[in-house]
Amino acid sequence: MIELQHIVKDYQSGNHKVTALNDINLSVNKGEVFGIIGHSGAGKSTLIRTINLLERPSSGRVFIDGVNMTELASRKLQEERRTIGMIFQHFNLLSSATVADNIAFPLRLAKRSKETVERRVAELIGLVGLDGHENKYPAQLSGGQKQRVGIARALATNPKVLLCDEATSALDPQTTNAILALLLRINRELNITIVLITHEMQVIRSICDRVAVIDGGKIVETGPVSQVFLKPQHPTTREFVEQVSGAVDKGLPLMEEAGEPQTLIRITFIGEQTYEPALYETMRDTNVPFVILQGTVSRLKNTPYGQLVLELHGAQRDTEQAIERLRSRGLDVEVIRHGSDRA
Ligand SMILES: Nc1ncnc2c1ncn2[C@@H]1O[C@H](COP(=O)(O)OP(=O)(O)OP(=O)(O)O)[C@@H](O)[C@H]1O
Repeated sequence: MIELQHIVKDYQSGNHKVTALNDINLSVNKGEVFGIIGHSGAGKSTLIRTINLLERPSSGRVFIDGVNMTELASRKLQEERRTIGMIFQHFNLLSSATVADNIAFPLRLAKRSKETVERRVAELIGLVGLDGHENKYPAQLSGGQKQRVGIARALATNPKVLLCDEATSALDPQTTNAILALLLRINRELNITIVLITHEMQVIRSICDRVAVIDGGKIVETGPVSQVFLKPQHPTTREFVEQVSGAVDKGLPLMEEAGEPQTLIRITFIGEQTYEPALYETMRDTNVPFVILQGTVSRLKNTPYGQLVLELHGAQRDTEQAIERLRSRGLDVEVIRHGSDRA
């Protein structure tokens, strides 16, 4: 539904050129929550702002539902933009307008009747959980409440896409979770496609279906969150994954102290596998003693997963058989180190 083709964005900074986006190709499917993660200066804001053409690319094309946004004349572009809502890190509310008037703003711009505006504002206040706050001013609200106003305003004209520009970066962890839960509900109940940018892997892990990692203006990795999270390929992706899971190989120095060159494996369980006793049964049947060096059991959006780093103490033939059996049960087993490699 959103297709970015060969997007390049150059800025002129004094007398030199900064290439903020360097040949970006991305497609976002209808109904998904798509996350873009990157460090400061990677090009995230520029990228998300090219989707609704708040930032016009130097070259390349942006399609929304098959419409080439980059070719539209300004009046038509304005119309199309109403189908794309946007929320911001610092909320961007009108400080001199009440909650209700902030939410009504895009409806009045679109010249909706007074009755339509009143009905829609009341609906949106209920949807985002701001009942009783209609007549307050932004300065009287908490950060989370301000973002709820931002979300209600962005949804006022029934957009098909919601762009979230670091929407939770100014919020504490508890409020962040509440706002992420609201975004997920909006995605599911209203079937609105969400594109968000963030520098926090926690945000990606909680609500995104797919993720793209941006680094130096280029997409360096993209895929389903489970794949990118559990098998990060690019060093930047690994850094982000470590934000939430810790470095998986940190147990290794402990092994050096033990002095025994044993086989070291990482097992990844995902979905229903997480609840099966595959590890216990395999090690019992192959008679391989093991030590758990590191372990995580958590969730990616709705999918449970587990990752364990094990040291296998059996004879090499037995450990190889155990690894084979685990793989035949559908588990992902990565051999971090073969026992014999260091013997
Ligand atoms: N208006 C501008 N003029 C010149 N350079 C710019 C402009 N806007 C952004 N840049 C540069 O483009 C690059 C990408 O910036 P961008 O704001 O998109 O990154 P970001 O990933 O969103 O960073 P942050 O998380 O810090 O906001 C940076 O090098 C930035 O300095």
